[in-house]
Amino acid sequence: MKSDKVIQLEKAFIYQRNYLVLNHVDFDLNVGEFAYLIGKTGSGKSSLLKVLYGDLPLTEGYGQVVGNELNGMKTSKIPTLRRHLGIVFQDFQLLLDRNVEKNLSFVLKATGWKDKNLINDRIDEVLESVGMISKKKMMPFRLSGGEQQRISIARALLNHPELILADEPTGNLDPETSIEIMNLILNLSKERNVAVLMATHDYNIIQKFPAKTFKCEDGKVSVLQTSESLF
Ligand SMILES: Nc1ncnc2c1ncn2[C@@H]1O[C@H](COP(=O)(O)OP(=O)(O)OP(=O)(O)O)[C@@H](O)[C@H]1O
Repeated sequence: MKSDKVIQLEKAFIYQRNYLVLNHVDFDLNVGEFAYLIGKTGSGKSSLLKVLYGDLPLTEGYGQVVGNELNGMKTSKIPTLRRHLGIVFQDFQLLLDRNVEKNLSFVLKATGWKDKNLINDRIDEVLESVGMISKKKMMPFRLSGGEQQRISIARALLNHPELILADEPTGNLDPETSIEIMNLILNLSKERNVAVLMATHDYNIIQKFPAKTFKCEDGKVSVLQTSESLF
């Protein structure tokens, strides 16, 4: 039976090399659910996300992400995990030597797409969904930060992910553009029933778009009650 949880961690320990960042992490995210991940600099948000997308190993405790068990995951299985995930970063991480279309076709080809027409149709679909179809032939450096982030969200959507992991996606954007990007992420999440876990420092965004909030603090992850302080 398929789990109704896109993320499940039980008594997970999260390490950066030998340094224990988070301990006894119990964490669930449901299908289609949106949640924030907050905490001070160095509290472990990025480390937690890295475990979830297979960039750090899970060596103690149990974990699964979109049906992929994290424990003892072989390097060869990481592409399968990533195919079911969308990942969005603060600094967009677009390939700067090629245009928007080629950034997206690069990902599709790397994840097994072969048919040119299907590739072209899928690129148009995701660009439409983020309002960027007119920028298809543009080089990334000619786009504003908000536009680059829209392209990176389009890239995250290419393989119909069940989960998007976003590491401070508004961190490099001005307040107005941050709100636009949040509206986009929340609408996509609702329309497509995609779960989102979003690490952020942006208190204004959380106030404007309240949602379930996990906090990393003193080596633990807890779910915040609304009365608790956010940072
Ligand atoms: N490659 C590494 N090797 C060893 N320790 C690391 C490494 N990367 C991060 N750490 C340590 O792990 C801890 C958690 O870092 P992490 O980047 O997960 O925090 P964060 O909450 O995402 O911080 P920020 O908000 O600044 O991005 C920090 O104490 C950091 O110094």
